Amino acid sequence: MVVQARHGFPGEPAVRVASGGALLGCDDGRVSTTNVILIIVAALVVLAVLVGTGILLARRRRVSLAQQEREDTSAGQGGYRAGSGISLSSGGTTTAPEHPVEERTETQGQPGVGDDAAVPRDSQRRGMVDVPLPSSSEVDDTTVGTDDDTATTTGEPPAADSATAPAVPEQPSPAESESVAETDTSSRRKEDSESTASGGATGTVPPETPERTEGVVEEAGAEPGTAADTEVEPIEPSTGRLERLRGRLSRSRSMFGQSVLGLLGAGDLDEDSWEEIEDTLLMADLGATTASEIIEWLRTEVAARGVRTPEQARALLREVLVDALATTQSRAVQALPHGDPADGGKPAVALVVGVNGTGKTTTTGKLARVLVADGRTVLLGAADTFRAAAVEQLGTWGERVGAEVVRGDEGADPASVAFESVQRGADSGVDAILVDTAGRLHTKTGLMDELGKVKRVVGKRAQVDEVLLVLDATTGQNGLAQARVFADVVDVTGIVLTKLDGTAKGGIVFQVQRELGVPVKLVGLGEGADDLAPFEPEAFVDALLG
Ligand SMILES: Nc1nc2c(ncn2[C@@H]2O[C@H](COP(=O)(O)OP(=O)(O)OP(=O)(O)O)[C@@H](O)[C@H]2O)c(=O)[nH]1
Repeated sequence: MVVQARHGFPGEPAVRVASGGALLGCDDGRVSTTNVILIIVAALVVLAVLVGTGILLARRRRVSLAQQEREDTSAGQGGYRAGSGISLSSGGTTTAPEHPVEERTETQGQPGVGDDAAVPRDSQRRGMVDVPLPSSSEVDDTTVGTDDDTATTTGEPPAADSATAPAVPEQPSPAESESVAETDTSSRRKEDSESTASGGATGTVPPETPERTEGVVEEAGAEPGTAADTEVEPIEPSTGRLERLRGRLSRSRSMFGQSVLGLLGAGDLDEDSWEEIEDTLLMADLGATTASEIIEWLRTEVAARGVRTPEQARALLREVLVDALATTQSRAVQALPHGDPADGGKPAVALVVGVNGTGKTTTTGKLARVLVADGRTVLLGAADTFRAAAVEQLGTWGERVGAEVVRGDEGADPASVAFESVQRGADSGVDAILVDTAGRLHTKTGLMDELGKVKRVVGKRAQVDEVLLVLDATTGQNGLAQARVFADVVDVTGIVLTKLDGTAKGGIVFQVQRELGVPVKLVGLGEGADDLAPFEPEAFVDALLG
């Protein structure tokens, strides 16, 4: 139906409004101008509201997308989100932001104008660089693996390039290794001794080790760790040894257990008694400082606790002596491998040093037994090239425990023997390499320099884990003077105090540890193969006090 709308003014055209038959805004069925305007305004308002809502919704959608993106990113960096909201990531590969390289005038990695310092340079970074190891000149100095040596020893031409191939011999091929291992021990030793007599190296040195040093001979006593042809003796367990051997400290015990304890337990000590106690401590080699300090502690505690009975006196003396032996350093002998040597791990390396006759070779052998009893494989390095008997002595220890021995002919350079031992031990994957060095007087600077060289040369091939200084307890104060010099030259890491079974001067233990700041790790209590005990302050003091 068509409705005619008329304006209120005559002559104006009628407005036709399509509707359901009713006129809007006026009674006469015509739409007035005001009403039309109102309708238009209302429509505009509705339109404006719709547009406003649309914009709002569009903005909201953008924010939620951004959050989604952030969540996705964090999940990609390891997925751990701390409570504080900070995302943490594992150390995986990070993607550097793309650099607009085409916008840069400089492409060689130098910063360009306006470059953000945080933007990584897109030139190639410097990676790992192969630095040639010290070889020709330095190793010449140490006489390890020089070309001349090579020629003398093996008759082989010198290594092609000694600068790029330092004195680290190639591992023998399995077949060649076998042939060395299968060689009969006695015939090898015979050959070796013949070579010693003639002053040259033997032909038993495998030709595949061109850098092998003159005079260094491997003894095929056994393949490391296997007691194939050797009968390994039963070895006493090392635990509780100090208790079992406590009777061996009887001479020192008479000083502490009888003299000191006797005086202290008598009660009502006068000045003379205290002086007597101090003298006894001095005679037991505690040294002036330690002795007077111990007397001071005892006097204070006796007064404070009112010590009356021998039991109380014993308990107090024990406490004070154990305290005086305390150290924060570990007494463990560092002779266990770094990882599993069969799986790329490295053997432990220990050097045994000290002056002549202190018991180095014996200690090396005893220690090898302890390790073998613990299920470890050991290689012994006989770097005592001064004394042929010492080499033989170590060879015997090696046979007894089924350990391979690398030895040097008399007069060979000890540093080269030590190096060769470490090389051989690393190649064959033993757990521990124990290198016995020649006895040397600490007063001879040349000999001490040589010892320093032994350690340096070994250090080129492997980490030296332990430097055991062997001190003869019977030498008392002189042992201390030796210890100071050795500690200076080779950074001693542990003390072995031998022959405590034959002395009344067990007090040296207190002094050595205190003055050197190096822990006493082992004590020798006899010439027997298993007369080496771990040093445990409580057990030691108990043995001293009886
Ligand atoms: N009573 C006793 N004797 C020991 C002990 N340790 C070693 N000995 C003896 O001391 C002597 C010297 O021992 P070695 O092992 O040959 O001494 P070394 O330090 O290797 O000697 P050099 O190679 O000449 O410097 C030997 O007779 C050993 O049996 C010990 O703890 N107690």
